[in-house]
This record gives sequence, C-alpha cells and structure tokens, in this order.
Amino acid sequence: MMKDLETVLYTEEQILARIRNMGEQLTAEYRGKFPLLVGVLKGAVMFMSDLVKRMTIPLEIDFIAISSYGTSTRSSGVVRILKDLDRDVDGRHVLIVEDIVDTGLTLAYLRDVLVRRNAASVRIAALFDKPGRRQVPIEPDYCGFTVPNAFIVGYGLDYAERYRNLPDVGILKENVYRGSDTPRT
Ligand SMILES: O=P(O)(O)OC[C@H]1O[C@H](OP(=O)(O)OP(=O)(O)O)[C@H](O)[C@@H]1O
Ligand code: HPA
Ligand SMILES: [Mg+2]
Repeated sequence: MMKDLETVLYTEEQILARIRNMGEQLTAEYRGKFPLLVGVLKGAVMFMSDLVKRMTIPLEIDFIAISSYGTSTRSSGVVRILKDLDRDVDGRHVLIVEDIVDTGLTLAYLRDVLVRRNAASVRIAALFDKPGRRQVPIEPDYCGFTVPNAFIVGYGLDYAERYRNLPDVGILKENVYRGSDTPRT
C-alpha cells in the first residue's frame, strides 16, 4: 500500500501525538458536560477510537452514516442519513468527530440536523482540514492538521474503500486512480 503513496504527510506517531494534544484540550473543555461524541462512518472510526482514549472524563460515543451520492449531486449539497444515531441529542453537548473536512457539505448538513434536534451545543473536531476545497462556509472548532489540496488516504481515509488501514497518511499517486473517476473532484 505504501508504494501507492506519492508522499507521506504524517506518520502514525505524528498523528497520535497530535491526537494526544487534542484529547487533553477536549478533556478540559468538556469537563462536567458529559459530552456525546458523534463519529461519522466510516472514515472517522480510527480517529474516534484514538481520541476518546485521550479524553479522561465521562462521555458517550455514537455513530452516524451519511450518504455521499455521486460527485455531481454532492456539489448540490444533497446528503442523507443512512444509519442514524442511537442516542437522543436533545440537551446534550455534542462533539462531531470527523476524519476530514473537504467541501464541508457533509458537516454543514450534519451540524444542521443536530442543531434542529435541540443539542445544547454542537462543535466539530476534525483530524484533517482541507480549506482549499470548501464549498460552504464551515470550519472545525478543533483541527488536527491542515492539508493541501490533494487526495489523501490512510488512517481511516479511503480511496474506493481501500487504504483505510494504512497507519500513516499520505497523498495518493495519480496513477492509482488514473483511468477511473478522479476521486472527489
Ligand atoms: O467535506 P466533504 O466534501 O463532505 O467530505 C468529507 C467527508 O467525506 C468523507 O466521507 P465519505 O463520504 O467518503 O465516507 P467514508 O467516511 O465512509 O469514506 C470523509 O470521511 C468525510 O465524512
Ligand atoms: O482527501 C480525501 N481522501 C479521502 N476521502 C476524502 N473525502 C473527502 N476528501 C477526502
Ligand atoms: Mg470515503
């Protein structure tokens, strides 16, 4: 798998070190609030798993799956819930846990849903932020790393469902997807 990477952007060690910092910060911010952490399937699974282990306060976790449709419909902002939360968010301090903010469409939609369900607060923790591709104005409240305008894989991030299990994160070589659909453009 590593041979399919153009460059490694962040090693597993660098990612885990950053997540440890984020966990400490979030522990301080959410102390006494019994937050509900909402992971967005499937990409956020690794981040969620490592982040909650670095938060030393009582909390709950839940997961939601959101459809991305094709690229053309996606740019129109059409998204929908495939698997909903198990927990009621009414009155809860919700922290959305995402692997990456790209166009921002997924998060803009999810944040609206949670606000409409009467969450006491809704904030976003994203491991990666790719501000160069934003289509709607939305920023993560807590961000691990800002990444360039390139397609990245590893540590939960996939191309055609592959590479999620790569421990490092890097830019995918163009020849891997040449001939098929350019990912997410
Ligand atoms: O900001 P956006 O342009 O909306 O893109 C970000 C979203 O896209 C990816 O999910 P994807 O739909 O590929 O599902 P996955 O997590 O199962 O890979 C990623 O995990 C984010 O959830
Ligand atoms: O760069 C990316 N890589 C993988 N999945 C993604 N979803 C949005 N952007 C990306
Ligand atoms: Mg994906």
